Amino acid sequence: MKQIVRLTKIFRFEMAHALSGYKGLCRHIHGHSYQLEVTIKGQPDNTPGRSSEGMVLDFGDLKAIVQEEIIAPLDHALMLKEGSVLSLGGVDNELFARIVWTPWQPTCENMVLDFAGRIIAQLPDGVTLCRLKLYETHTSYAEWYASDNID
Ligand SMILES: Nc1nc2c(c(=O)[nH]1)N=C([C@H](O)[C@H](O)COP(=O)(O)OP(=O)(O)OP(=O)(O)O)CN2
Repeated sequence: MKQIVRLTKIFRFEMAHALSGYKGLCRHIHGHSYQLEVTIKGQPDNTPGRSSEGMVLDFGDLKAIVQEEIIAPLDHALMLKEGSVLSLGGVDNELFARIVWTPWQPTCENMVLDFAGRIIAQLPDGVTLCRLKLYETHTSYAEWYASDNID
């Protein structure tokens, strides 16, 4: 009998962005304290004596994946769509040392789609990404569900 368990770990990062061509205030560079909830599922490994005995995936391993793929490149960065005009003339370039250019508009929808691909590529066999929930503000979030994205 299958014994599938879901695990969730919550991450936080600070990032600025601007929505190129957007009609409202979000066309200007502004920052968010993002919260990302990552849910995976699998069958616990009950091999006696293993460090991971009783675990679907060590929370520490999940943290390492999300840290490397998402938090390290994006925390305290500025995400802009490629082609956005940004004049660096006359300013300290350190201010703009962490720009992440994306081919897509940096909405929470597109971010969560990008994050899903990055995390899936790093998960070990037998462990599946079920859901991502990305809060952009206290009142706004995007969700990605594996069940919505089956071909
Ligand atoms: N579908 C989307 N709409 C908007 C996005 C987005 O990523 N996807 N992003 C923005 C802005 O980045 C904005 O900062 C967040 O939007 P909003 O929830 O409207 O922010 P508010 O602080 O104004 O929300 P309150 O209603 O005051 O809580 C815009 N839209």
